[in-house]
Amino acid sequence: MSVAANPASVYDIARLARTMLPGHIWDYLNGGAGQERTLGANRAAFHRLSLVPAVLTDVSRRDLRTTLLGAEVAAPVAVAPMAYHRLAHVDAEPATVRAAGAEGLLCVVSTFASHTLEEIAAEATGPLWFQLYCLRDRGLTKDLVDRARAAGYRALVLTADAPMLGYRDRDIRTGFQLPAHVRPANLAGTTGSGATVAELNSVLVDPSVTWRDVAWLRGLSDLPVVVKGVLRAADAQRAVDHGADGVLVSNHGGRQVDGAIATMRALPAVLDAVGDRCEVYVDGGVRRGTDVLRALASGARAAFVGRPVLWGLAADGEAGVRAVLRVYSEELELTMAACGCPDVTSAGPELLAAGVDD
Ligand SMILES: Cc1cc2nc3c(=O)[nH]c(=O)nc-3n(C[C@H](O)[C@H](O)[C@H](O)COP(=O)(O)O)c2cc1C
Ligand SMILES: O=C(O)C(=O)c1ccccc1
Repeated sequence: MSVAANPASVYDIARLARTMLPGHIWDYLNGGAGQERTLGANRAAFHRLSLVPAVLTDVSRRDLRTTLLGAEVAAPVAVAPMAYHRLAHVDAEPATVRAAGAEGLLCVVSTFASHTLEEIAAEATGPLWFQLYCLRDRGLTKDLVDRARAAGYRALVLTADAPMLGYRDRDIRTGFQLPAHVRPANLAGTTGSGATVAELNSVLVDPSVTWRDVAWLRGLSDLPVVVKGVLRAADAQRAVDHGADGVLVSNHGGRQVDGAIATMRALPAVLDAVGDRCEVYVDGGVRRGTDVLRALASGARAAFVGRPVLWGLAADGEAGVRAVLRVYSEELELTMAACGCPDVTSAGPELLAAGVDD
């Protein structure tokens, strides 16, 4: 199976992915909390931002490169952390990381990866960050940090918006459980089998985490810390006050709080609150190169992509993820050219008008 048959958009790849996966796995990967209002709101918020191109600016050279906490990347698009890539494809995280590296893009690896962080790092040719859930067992949490540092990960991404997994209608209906061959490899020996994903999570993840733990984490190593899942200006401020080097504006892809604000709507207040004291990124519903440009024009340093990466993986393993990532970069480049932006710093608020033309 090859998706090299000219996918125009990530939705072409999604269609193929859907045919490859059992319904309950498709639902787990793609579902959101409750009636999936926030899942839809993330997309709608992009649609509500019209682009206002500048003309006659010389776009004969186009440079999509940027840096993310000092790491050089080919484009301001990155792979968001997602648990259990093996649910999508047997090649799992190693394939995803190879694809991101081949495209020169940053990839964030989940605490709940289905391969060990060391196995995954061995495949990397691009920068990696490690997503951390603060575990009930702080010794184990510290071990993960030490392992991530030793394996060459360049930052820690503390997920703050999932003290417990959200209320997900689809998973309740299907009674979704992990297949026996899919396990959190980094946490080997700590979990029983047969539990639902949410139960498995709650055995391990500490719901009592507070801002004090951010400072604790910052002090555990010399790795920069990104706080993921921030939606309020005051929380972004607190993140910086507790030593964070970056904030990822996220509602967990609409999987945690149904009715939570769309990320692109939350982004401006977060940017106002932190100014240039830390890097600010956004995720949730980034489906096109045009969305990446909207995120940049709004002031985000990069846009992170979740589900479409798993669509690519399910459709065709490493080649499928590469196809997905290429679609973003290619559409971004052509849209930047047509909007008069030769590089990522030339996208600013003048490029945006609120409202939708329909
Ligand atoms: C199947 C799946 C698993 C996820 N697992 C994690 C995780 O382990 N850690 C985490 O911080 N976020 C996790 N997320 C959230 C993503 O990092 C990201 O915030 C979200 O998917 C972005 O939205 P998008 O899927 O609309 O692009 C997961 C998302 C999905 C879809
Ligand atoms: O499903 C998720 O959204 C998620 O974040 C997660 C995290 C750890 C284990 C399983 C799922």
